[in-house]
Amino acid sequence: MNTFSRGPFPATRMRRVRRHDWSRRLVAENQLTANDLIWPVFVFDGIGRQPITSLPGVDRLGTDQIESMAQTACDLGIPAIALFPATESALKTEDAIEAINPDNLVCRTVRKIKASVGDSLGVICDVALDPYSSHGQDGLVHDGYVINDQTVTVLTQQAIVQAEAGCDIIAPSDMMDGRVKAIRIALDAAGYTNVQIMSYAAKYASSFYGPFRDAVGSSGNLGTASKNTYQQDPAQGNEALHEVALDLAEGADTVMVKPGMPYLDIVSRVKTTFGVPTFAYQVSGEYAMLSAAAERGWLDREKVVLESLLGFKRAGADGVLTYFAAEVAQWIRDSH
Ligand SMILES: NCc1[nH]cc(CCC(=O)O)c1CC(=O)O
Ligand SMILES: [Mg+2]
Repeated sequence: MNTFSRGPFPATRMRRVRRHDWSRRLVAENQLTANDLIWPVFVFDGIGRQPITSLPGVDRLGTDQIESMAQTACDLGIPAIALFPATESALKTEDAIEAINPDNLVCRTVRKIKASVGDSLGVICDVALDPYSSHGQDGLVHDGYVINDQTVTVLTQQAIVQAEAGCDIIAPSDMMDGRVKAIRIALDAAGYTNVQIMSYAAKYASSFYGPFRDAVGSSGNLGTASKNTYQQDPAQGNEALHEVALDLAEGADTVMVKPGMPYLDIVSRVKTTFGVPTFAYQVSGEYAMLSAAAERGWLDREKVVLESLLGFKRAGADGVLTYFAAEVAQWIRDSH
């Protein structure tokens, strides 16, 4: 640092390197590319596309849309997608048994993607019971309480049917204790030693998930109930590091923090503490918020979305799950 004084003038002029675009590009510490994006995709058992009111611009995709979506992701250089099924209510039960049906919607979708684009695209599947349960909770409910160990048994079976279908990354989002270890053991025993586990390690009981629950149709099932007895309290910071430490010890390959923007402090602490591949989920409510303001002309959609994603990179995220993924990848491409 230049502290040499030249009378009344500032010795150090921070603005010098900001003067021209070439110089700003030259000193840039962070950069957003398509390689940083994971695209969450909703699917339903039918034909065509279904709009989701609280996620304007995001559609549920029917079975005839899957191959073209996968091809789009590949063409845009997006490394991976995350699949979420909107299960018909007739298939939702108290015990969420459809979750372990090897021929359920998610498994059929994974097979279709793998048959069309193979290893050009990573496929991530959520492990949790909420898309399949009549109560909308992520686990089995007994006397009004989500029971841990019995749920973990079902989750391991869910992970196995997804791996069998060709899923590359199992992503437990349920927040049960000990599920990463149980899933790793089950995957290895079934011969899926190379299937990764991306743990939703620090997942908060957030009100930003509302539109997602509309998208998978679980909000009606959940009603006014909360997930506060298993997802983390937003007041907690250190507890997130404890959660991540446990999941890494249990065999998680990569970890995730969720939601994103209100939790960038957690992303930063996880990355600096553990130095492992760290992902953040810019969740449905964050998408809805930015989209709504842009729709009203209050914010510039492209500029605020790119700025928000660069913020994740600066905080230390190696990648971001975002509903803006395809649009952003296209913007990045168009800017070259
Ligand atoms: N366990 C399911 C799951 N996986 C991802 C999200 C939320 C994603 C989003 O809001 O975009 C949720 C919802 C929840 O926990 O209630
Ligand atoms: Mg945990």
